[in-house]
Amino acid sequence: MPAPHWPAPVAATPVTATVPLPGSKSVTNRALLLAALADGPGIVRQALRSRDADLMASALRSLGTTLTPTRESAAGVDWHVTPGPIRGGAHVDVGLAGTVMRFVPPMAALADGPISFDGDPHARKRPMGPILDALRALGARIDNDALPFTISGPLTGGEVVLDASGSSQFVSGLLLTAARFEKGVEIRHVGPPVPSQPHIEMTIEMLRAAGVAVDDSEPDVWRVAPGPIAARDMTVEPDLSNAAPFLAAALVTSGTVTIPGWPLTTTQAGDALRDLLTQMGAEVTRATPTPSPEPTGSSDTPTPKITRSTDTPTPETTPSTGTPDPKVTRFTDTPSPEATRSADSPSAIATGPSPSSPASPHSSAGSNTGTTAATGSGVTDLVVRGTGVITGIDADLHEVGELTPTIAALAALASTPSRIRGVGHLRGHETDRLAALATEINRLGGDAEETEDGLIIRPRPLHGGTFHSYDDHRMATAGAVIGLAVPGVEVENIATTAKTLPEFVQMWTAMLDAR
Ligand SMILES: O=C(O)C1=C[C@@H](OP(=O)(O)O)[C@@H](O)[C@H](O)C1
Ligand SMILES: C=C(OP(=O)(O)O)C(=O)O
Repeated sequence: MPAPHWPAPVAATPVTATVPLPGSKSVTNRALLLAALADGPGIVRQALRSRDADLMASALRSLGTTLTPTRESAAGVDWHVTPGPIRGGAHVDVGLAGTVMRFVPPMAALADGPISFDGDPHARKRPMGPILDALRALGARIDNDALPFTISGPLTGGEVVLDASGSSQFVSGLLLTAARFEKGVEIRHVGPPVPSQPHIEMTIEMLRAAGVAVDDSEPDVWRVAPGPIAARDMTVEPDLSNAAPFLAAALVTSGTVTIPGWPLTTTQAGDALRDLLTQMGAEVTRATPTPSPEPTGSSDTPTPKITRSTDTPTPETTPSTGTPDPKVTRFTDTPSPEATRSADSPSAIATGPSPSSPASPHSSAGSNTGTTAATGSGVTDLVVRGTGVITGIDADLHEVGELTPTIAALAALASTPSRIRGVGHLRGHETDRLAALATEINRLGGDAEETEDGLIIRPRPLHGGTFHSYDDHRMATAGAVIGLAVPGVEVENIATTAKTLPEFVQMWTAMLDAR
């Protein structure tokens, strides 16, 4: 029997909350894969526990990697990862995870036997052709052009041309394993612009941090030299894209939401929220983190503790409109227990304390001191304050497409029209997000229109009703955002938020209760 729909809570008063967020899905799944391909045992600290991250961990285990959880806390799990020979004969369930379906097949092509892949019903509809063709061109044999498929090596690597306009993950997937290909790789993109460049930058940054030589000096061409991938001890940043609905709540309720542990520099797409929410009427500031109590029961409570924001530190910067943050010297790397390595380049992942000292969770301001102690003030609190008005936006979200559902939800509540452009590729995400957003906003009485590459959303009073999630975590949280202001919104399948944030409902409720 399907679970009953979730009555999205209406915010009776402005929210005032500090919301610590678990680790980034994108960083976690790259870190786990790179650790599995590395030249020795490594550690991935404060990794996300969620459906997508668990699917990645299971996939790597089935290919011969040993993953041992050591510390599980509010901030995530610390995985000790020991690479093994890549084993054939396994089956990989990708669920609906783009990072698993696009990142694991290149590694599987190095196995000593065939590996089969399948996933959720909708996963079979997500685009796979370009990366599977590329793997064929590099030497692999694959029996289909979409899920389900079976892949067999050997794969030697070399030069390949592909059209990655459908997903940046085609490029990231090839790059992540490429150093282990006998000939490395040269990827040349030909076609309309590749979306989500920050995610490709995240891939490159993490590869370089692991000592891999990546040449991205020519636009749309990426070269990776063959060589070892260094084992590391790394700490995952909080998921800034998952900050989106919580920060949106500040705008919708004229409240204040603080996210601790916001990196000063990052390749995460969610960092664009600072500018996007400012454009929509918020005041966005960074603030020096102040110590707050450690979360209670953190040894077995997966929910980071949400606190009221009265202890919010004094903002020390001007609103983030337009002015880029000063670049800061970033993290020096901590060698993994059994690997030596050189100094790090700026990384998407903050380097954690040495393996012998426990990592502090980034689930409280206290955690930031733990991270900054090792890295030199790499994070601040991000404070978003709603000003009582939500302004419509005209934005090209090509680079940060995964923020679209939250921005569309805000646009549906805005006082002026919005246009979202550059996100045609969202039709290949967890669902056709453009169709889904237009349908669900209109079902609540709104005025949303699909365009070829985005949405036009005009102000119109909304009413209650069912908001369908289409098994899409970000659709579900978009329904929650609208529900803050519109009585009677019921989100179908809120449990789908487990894809990247299993504690969403508890966190949302705690945010609204924190006063
Ligand atoms: O590499 C990644 O971790 C991701 C890349 C992006 O995919 P697309 O380029 O397919 O949009 C993004 O939307 C997705 O949520 C995560
Ligand atoms: C597009 C997304 O996920 P995936 O990694 O499955 O592509 C997303 O999280 O918005």
